[in-house]
Amino acid sequence: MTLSFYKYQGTGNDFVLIDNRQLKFPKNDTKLVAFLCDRKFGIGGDGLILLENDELSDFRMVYYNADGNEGSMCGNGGRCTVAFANFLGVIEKDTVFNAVDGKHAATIENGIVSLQMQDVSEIKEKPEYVFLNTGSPHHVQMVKTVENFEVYKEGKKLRYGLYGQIGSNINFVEILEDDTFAVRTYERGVEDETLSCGTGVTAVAIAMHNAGKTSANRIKVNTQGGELQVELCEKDGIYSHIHLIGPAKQVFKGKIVC
Ligand SMILES: N[C@@H](CCC[C@H](N)C(=O)O)C(=O)O
Repeated sequence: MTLSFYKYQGTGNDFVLIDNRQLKFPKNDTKLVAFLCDRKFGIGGDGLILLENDELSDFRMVYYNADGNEGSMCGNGGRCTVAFANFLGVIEKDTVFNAVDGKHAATIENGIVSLQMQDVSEIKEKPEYVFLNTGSPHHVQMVKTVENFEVYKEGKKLRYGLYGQIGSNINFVEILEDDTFAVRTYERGVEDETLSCGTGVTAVAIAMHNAGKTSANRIKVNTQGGELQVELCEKDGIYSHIHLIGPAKQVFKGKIVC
């Protein structure tokens, strides 16, 4: 079989994107997805995304982690899928699309995608960390400096030790300024550090706001792959109107024999 694909990245979180509007892709073939995401034997990517038709919105995004299993919501993947839908002519500037955690509104302008995330009301504050779900589960832990922190070693330990087989994504955060944070993330399903994680960045912004580390409503988060911004509103402990904002780019396209 020969498959046509596109490669996208959003602040260095990279994805194989496939136009599956004809429903030709074998969606239960975990090994095939893992092969396509493999950086040595396949195309390479932190995940794979199918763009499909949807009866209730402009399109549907189906997201797989690099291990080949369908994942929970992917923020950077969502932003890349909006750019892909725009490239394919499925949408213009504004859209509403469906994903695993429900509908998302988004806009794209000059390569910058603003993606609305689901409201967040459950935030577990522990002495050492914060746990919350922004479409995907996230552990947020403060560290003095992220630069020399052993993200892979410590992230892997927590991902399995604290959260078991189901796991969680693990974020290590440093405060840079009143409204600016730096984060490095160990991603479940990739089982490694990625250069950026959109739902992780969203979780960091909410966790920092909820813990009183910032009172800003537009928060900058520096990832290893570039800056993302999160807009949010808080009322009675409920976070709404959450937007994840940043670039999403097509890198190359091709065909692969598999
Ligand atoms: N890179 C993603 C997060 C993807 C979800 C995650 N790996 C999981 O299934 O837990 C993002 O940008 O949000």
